[in-house]
Amino acid sequence: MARVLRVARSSSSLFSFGSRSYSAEASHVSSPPPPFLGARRDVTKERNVQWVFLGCPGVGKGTYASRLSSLLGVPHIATGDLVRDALASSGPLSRQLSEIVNQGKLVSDEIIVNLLSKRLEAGEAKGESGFILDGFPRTMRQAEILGDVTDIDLVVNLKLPEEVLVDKCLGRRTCNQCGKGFNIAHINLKGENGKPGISMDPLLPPPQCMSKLITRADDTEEVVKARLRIYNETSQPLEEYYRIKGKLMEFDLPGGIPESWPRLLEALRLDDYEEKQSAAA
Ligand SMILES: Nc1ncnc2c1ncn2[C@@H]1O[C@H](COP(=O)(O)OP(=O)(O)O)[C@@H](O)[C@H]1O
Repeated sequence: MARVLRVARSSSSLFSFGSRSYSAEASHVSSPPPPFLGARRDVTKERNVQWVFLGCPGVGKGTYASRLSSLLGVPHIATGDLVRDALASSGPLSRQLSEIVNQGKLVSDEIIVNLLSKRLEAGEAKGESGFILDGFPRTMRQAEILGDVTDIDLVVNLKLPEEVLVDKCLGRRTCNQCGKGFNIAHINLKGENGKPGISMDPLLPPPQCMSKLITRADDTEEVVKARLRIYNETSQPLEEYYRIKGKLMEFDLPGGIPESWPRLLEALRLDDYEEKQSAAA
């Protein structure tokens, strides 16, 4: 698959991929709806999946994308991680990014496409195929660029009530040694006005990680609220874009991982995936 995205160096308002180039202005969606492919493909027979995870900050995109990536043997590529890696490096890009990220704003399409392109190139060189993208695309422009370079099979839109998202973000912790993510928030939202309640137990770290937990610099209440606002303004239109293309699978998380994971596998028709894999081997 030709899927390396490039940003033309000659003009900051042009992206290019191979011989194609794009202006930085968004164009209207006009493609007719293709047949829904998604998880209804028999993943044991076809090429590796190329999926996208959408959803508000804190919804759990990283958690479920990472579990599916292990199950399906495809890389989980989170553009937020690419941004954090770039932030951790020294140099002018890091300084530029820290101001944007610490205000909860989106990095420019140009920078993010560049970071993703390098990550895909490095993966291709190592023989990776397929992917689960988490945090990309986040703007219409990014979606169009992605659509021009490759076929996305399925877009999973994870949803949780808005009221729990801030608490979920504020409860996030990462072990700075093993890199695993945890969440110390106890979520217990009562159902009202016909909406079901939701409760989620904390995902606590094992004793060896306890003293090594770190909180993301952009997971403060003020910055999380800014990210949620920006998501609603900038990223929500993507749901409609993929819905029109017949690729969107909406998934309301019923609770924490123990309740949600089996239901998600069922929705993706992957509940018997491991059995199918061993039968096909
Ligand atoms: N596709 C993208 N486009 C623009 N900025 C991005 C993108 N992905 C990540 N970022 C930047 O990295 C930050 C962290 O991203 P992420 O870890 O995905 O956080 P979130 O919890 O908001 O989903 C974002 O707030 C944004 O500044």
